[in-house]
Amino acid sequence: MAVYTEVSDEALRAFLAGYDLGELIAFRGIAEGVENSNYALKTTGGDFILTLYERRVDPAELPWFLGLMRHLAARGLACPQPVAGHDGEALRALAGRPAAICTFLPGVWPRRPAVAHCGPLGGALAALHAAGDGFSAERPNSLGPQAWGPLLERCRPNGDTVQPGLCAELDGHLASILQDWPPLSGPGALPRGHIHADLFPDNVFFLEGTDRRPRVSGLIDFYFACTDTLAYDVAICLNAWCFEPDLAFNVTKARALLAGYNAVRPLSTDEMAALPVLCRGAALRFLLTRLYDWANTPPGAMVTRKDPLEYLRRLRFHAAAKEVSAYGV
Ligand SMILES: Nc1ncnc2c1ncn2[C@@H]1O[C@H](COP(=O)(O)OP(=O)(O)O)[C@@H](O)[C@H]1O
Ligand SMILES: N[C@@H](CCOP(=O)(O)O)C(=O)O
Repeated sequence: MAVYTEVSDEALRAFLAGYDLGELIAFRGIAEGVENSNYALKTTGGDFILTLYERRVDPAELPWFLGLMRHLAARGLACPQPVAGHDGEALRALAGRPAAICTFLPGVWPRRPAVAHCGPLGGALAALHAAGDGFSAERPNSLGPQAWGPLLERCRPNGDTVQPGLCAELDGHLASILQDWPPLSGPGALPRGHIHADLFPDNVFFLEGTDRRPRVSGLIDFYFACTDTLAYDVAICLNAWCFEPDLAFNVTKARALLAGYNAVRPLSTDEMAALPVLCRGAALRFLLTRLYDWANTPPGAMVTRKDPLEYLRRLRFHAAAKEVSAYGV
């Protein structure tokens, strides 16, 4: 988890008085996630998640995230729905932070993603992309290619303490990724829409179907969502789901993920051809935020830092792959 901001019993009870959720039965901090403070709430009205927004979330953007979740849920996607208080507002303040309560989703995220998870995951990602149609407000990707150079500069003072020569290697990758990146508009531009941008295994819940195969029961954590290249979201998932714990690429998982996606929203030839560079960019993006966090996580925060070098290994794989055939297609 993360719990960066502690909430007292008294503060929570006063906060809940603004809702029609009944009496508080229990609440506890959740020790997963890295971005925001999350609490599981049980009231006489049911189970909910209370989120206090921290760090990278710009409060001015919260109405967009909550609006997108409402839109996706109304289109049938299983995702958290923001709960409004008596005054009709879902976005409120608690313990000095912006805060919201969302519906609780059943299911568990896979600690060891298997091939059997990757097909349903691909299908759920494509369903998310389709469901985003019609949500007219846009949010630029604040962690897109234009952000990687400045982020690398902020990592530079400590980067080489994580691994000697790391920053110089990243300079090289960044330059070649930016050179190959598909244009955002005009000839060669790829389809755009609302993307999740952080659909890692810990943000996808599964339940077992009657055939005993895993089914996606919900997608959570939309606080990196933005309006960007749809295939970039696929590249993020190839990074997050298709490498084994020893960081070997599992082409069978990639094939399953892409087949699941294509069954709902077929990727065009241009999107497929762009996957190698999109995968390099996605690996660099997560490497950089992890590297920054490695040196800058506040002491005492109840959070587990994530290893940046796992993403260096992925980045090297993609840089060597070059062709889309490396992804099993
Ligand atoms: N709507 C939800 N339903 C059920 N559990 C949730 C929900 N939202 C968050 N959680 C729980 O909280 C954890 C952290 O949530 P997440 O949104 O990933 O946090 P962060 O934004 O800090 O990364 C999840 O792994 C899950 O256990
Ligand atoms: N998925 C990112 C970190 C963001 O974590 P989340 O808990 O918000 O999914 C990473 O692995 O670096």
